[in-house]
Amino acid sequence: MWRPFFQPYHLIIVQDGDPRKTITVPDGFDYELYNRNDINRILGPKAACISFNDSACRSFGYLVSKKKYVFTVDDDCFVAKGPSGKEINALEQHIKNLLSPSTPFFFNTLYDPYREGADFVRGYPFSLREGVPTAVSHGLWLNIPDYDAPTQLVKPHERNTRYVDAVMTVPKGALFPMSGMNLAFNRELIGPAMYFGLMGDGQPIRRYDDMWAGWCVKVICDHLGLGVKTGLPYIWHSKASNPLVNLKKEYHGIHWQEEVIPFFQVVSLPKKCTTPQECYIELSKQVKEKLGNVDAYFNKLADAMVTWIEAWDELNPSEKLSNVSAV
Ligand SMILES: O=c1ccn([C@@H]2O[C@H](COP(=O)(O)OP(=O)(O)O[C@H]3O[C@@H](CO)[C@H](O)[C@H]3O)[C@@H](O)[C@H]2O)c(=O)[nH]1
Ligand SMILES: [Mn+2]
Repeated sequence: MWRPFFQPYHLIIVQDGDPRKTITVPDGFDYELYNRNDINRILGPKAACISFNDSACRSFGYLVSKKKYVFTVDDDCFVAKGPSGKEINALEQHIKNLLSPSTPFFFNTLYDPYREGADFVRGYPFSLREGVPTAVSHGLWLNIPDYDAPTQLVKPHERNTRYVDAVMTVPKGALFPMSGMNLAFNRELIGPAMYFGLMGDGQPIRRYDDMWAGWCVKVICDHLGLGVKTGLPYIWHSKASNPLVNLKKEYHGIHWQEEVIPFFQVVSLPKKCTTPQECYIELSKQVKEKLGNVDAYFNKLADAMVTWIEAWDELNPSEKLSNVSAV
């Protein structure tokens, strides 16, 4: 299903789990395939910051990509159809979102003002109409919505059938639950902050990898004056993961986040932090300082954030970035 949309781009496939398993990629794609042996060979001891047996492993693909724009999608997500029955080109919509400005400083009630057939509404300050560069495009999902385990348990048959034809900027100062299921970003603007936190084997928490990345990314985008959009495009999420398994994975995250969110809500980064790397290192210090008392895990996560940036800078010396890759 994805071939017409993925073929023009460079694929980075991150294979989780047993590296002895071979994944066969259909012909006709320009791709790189990495398994755990490759990750260990390339990163050496720094590989410890890349999760194992968890969807967070995908951030390795962000590390090695040489492209300016990255799209990441789960392996049970397929091409959705819009209300007209036409297949949705998710990559085209994500690129449109990333190439047009965001409006984090003042909410436009007619949604995306840069979209064909829309504009800024009366009362919108002209001084703000230029907008800011867009760093993240967060897409949504038809069929199985990305719910947490408790919600999945009480609503096992709920399906998302509502196609909302809108793209909105997440306002400055507001956090949001970033799902890694259908996500694109400008790697140059925000790649170093897009670390999917340390989860999976050996860790006390899972299914908060993308959430952690989203909170870090949003406070850094707010600090650097960059935009985050959510809405179109939709993908078709084909299967629900097991809610009881998910409950075990999420359990600590569900109560920890009641202390983690207030931390992110008041985070302030010093003016001297002008790059995503500098912001991320500063954030890791504050995570250690202010969340270390929630659980020792956050000290480990703060250290992994530093290792991630060290790996990022090692693999991405000031090299030229070209255009798009899908991870
Ligand atoms: O050990 C693993 C488990 C999973 N993956 C890959 O991760 C994504 C999501 O897995 P799945 O579709 O089974 O789970 P969902 O509940 O639908 O996913 C949501 O939770 C987030 C995971 O934290 C995810 O971003 C959301 O979509 C798939 O691509 C699996 O292949 C893995 O690599 N290793
Ligand atoms: Mn899924």
